[in-house]
Amino acid sequence: MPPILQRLQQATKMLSRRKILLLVLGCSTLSLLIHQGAQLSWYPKLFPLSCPPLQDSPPRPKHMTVAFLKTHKTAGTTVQNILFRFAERHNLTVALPHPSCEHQFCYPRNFSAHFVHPATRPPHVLASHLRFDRAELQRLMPPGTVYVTILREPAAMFESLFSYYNQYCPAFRRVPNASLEAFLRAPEAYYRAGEHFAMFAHNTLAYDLGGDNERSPRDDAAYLAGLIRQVEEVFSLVMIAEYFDESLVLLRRLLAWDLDDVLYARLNSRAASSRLAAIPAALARAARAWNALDAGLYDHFNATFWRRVARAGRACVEREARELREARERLLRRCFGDEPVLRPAAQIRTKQLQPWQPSRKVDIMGYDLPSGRAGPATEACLKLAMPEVQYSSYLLRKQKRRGGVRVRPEPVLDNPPPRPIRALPRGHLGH
Ligand SMILES: Nc1ncnc2c1ncn2[C@@H]1O[C@H](COP(=O)(O)OS(=O)(=O)O)[C@@H](OP(=O)(O)O)[C@H]1O
Repeated sequence: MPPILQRLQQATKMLSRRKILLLVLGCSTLSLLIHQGAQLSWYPKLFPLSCPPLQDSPPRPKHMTVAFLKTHKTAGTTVQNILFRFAERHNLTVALPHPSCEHQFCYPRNFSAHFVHPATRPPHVLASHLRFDRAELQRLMPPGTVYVTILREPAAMFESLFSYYNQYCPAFRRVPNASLEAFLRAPEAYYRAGEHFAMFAHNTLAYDLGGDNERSPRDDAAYLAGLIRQVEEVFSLVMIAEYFDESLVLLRRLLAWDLDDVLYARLNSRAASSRLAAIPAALARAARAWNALDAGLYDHFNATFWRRVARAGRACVEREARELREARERLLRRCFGDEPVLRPAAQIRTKQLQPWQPSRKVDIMGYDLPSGRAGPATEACLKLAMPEVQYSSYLLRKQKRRGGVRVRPEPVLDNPPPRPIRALPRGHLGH
C-alpha cells in the first residue's frame, strides 16, 4: 500500500478510536446522569445514597436502661413485649405496677413512683401504661435512662380507641348504635370533660404525654408548641406506629442493640371484622379536627421522624427494616408453624396466649403454639406472643421470687389461666 494510503488508514483508525472513546465516555456520563436523576427523585437531596457507617464505631455496649411511655392504641403492646423479652434475656429488672393498679401504673392518674411494686425497684426497664410525669419518672429511673415513646396517626388511633373502649368510656357509650360517624358529627353532644375515662375520647396522646387534653391548638397555638418542646426535652426517640419497622431500626440504633433484639410478633390487633376496612376521608378529617392537639403532635413528630431517618441514611434504614421483616417472618414460621396466622382468642388453646377481649363486639387476635411443643425454644416463642396482662403477671412473680418474696413456683408453660382480667382500673381510680 502506498505510504499516503497507509497514513490515511492510520488517521481514520485513530479518529474512530477517539470517536469510540468519546462515545463510550458520553454514554457513561449520560447513564450516570439518568441514574442519579432517578435516585434523586426517589431519595431527595436530604437522603444520602449510601449507608453511612453506624455512629457507634468502636461499638457501644447495649444500652440497658429504657423508659417507654406506652401510649394507648399505638402498637405499644408490641414494643412493650420487645422490651420485656430484652429485659429477661439480659437479667434486667422491669418496673411493674403494684397489683392494686392492675397491669397499668394506676392510669389515668398521674404517674407516681408509689405505683411501682417494691420487688421491681430499682428498675432498668419500664414499659407499662402510665400518664407521664417527668419528675416522678426521673425519681424512679436511674440516671442515663433513655426515654422513648410512640405515636399513631390520630384518625386511625381514634377509630381503634372508639372500638376498644366502647363499653368503658361513657362518651362512647352514649352514642346510638356505637356509630363513630355519629360521634364525630357532634362530639360535644356525647363528651363530658373530666368524667371517668374521658381521656379515651379526646386527645388521648396529649393526655398520656402528661398534657391537658382539653386545650385546642386553634385557640392556643402556644400550648401545642410548649407540649412539643417538653416532649422533645425528655424523649430521645418518638416512634411512629405507621412506620413500625423503621421505628425499630432507629430504636435499636439509639440503644446499640442488635437487630435480633427488636424482632417481634404483632400484638393486640383487632380482627378485620372488628374494624373499619378504611376510614372515609371526611371521617378522618373530623377525627383529626376533634383531636386537634393529637394531630398537631403527630404531624410534628412524624416530620422529625423522617428527618432522623434521613440523618441515619434512608437507604440504610430501609435496608435494615427489610432485614428485620425477613428475620421476623422466619421467626414467626419457626414458632407458630409454616403459615403463622393471627387467630381470635376462642381459637387459641394455649391459655397464656389468649389476649384479653374488651367486649363481645371486638375480637382481639393472637398467635397459638403448635401442639405438643416444649423446651427453651418454645418458651421463647411463648414470650414472643404473650399478651400484656399475662406477661406482666409472669414477670412480677418471677421478680418477686428473685427478690426473695415467697410466691408459689410457677412454670412459664402450664401455669393456670390468668384470673379474669379487667383492662383498666375502675371505680376508685378516677382521674
Ligand atoms: N407492629 C405493628 N404495626 C402497626 N400497628 C400495630 C403493630 N402492632 C400492633 N399494632 C396495632 O396497635 C393497636 C394496639 O395498640 P396497643 O397495643 O398500644 O393498645 S393498648 O393501648 O395497649 O390496648 C392495634 O390497632 P387496631 O387493630 O387498629 O386496634 C394493633 O393492630
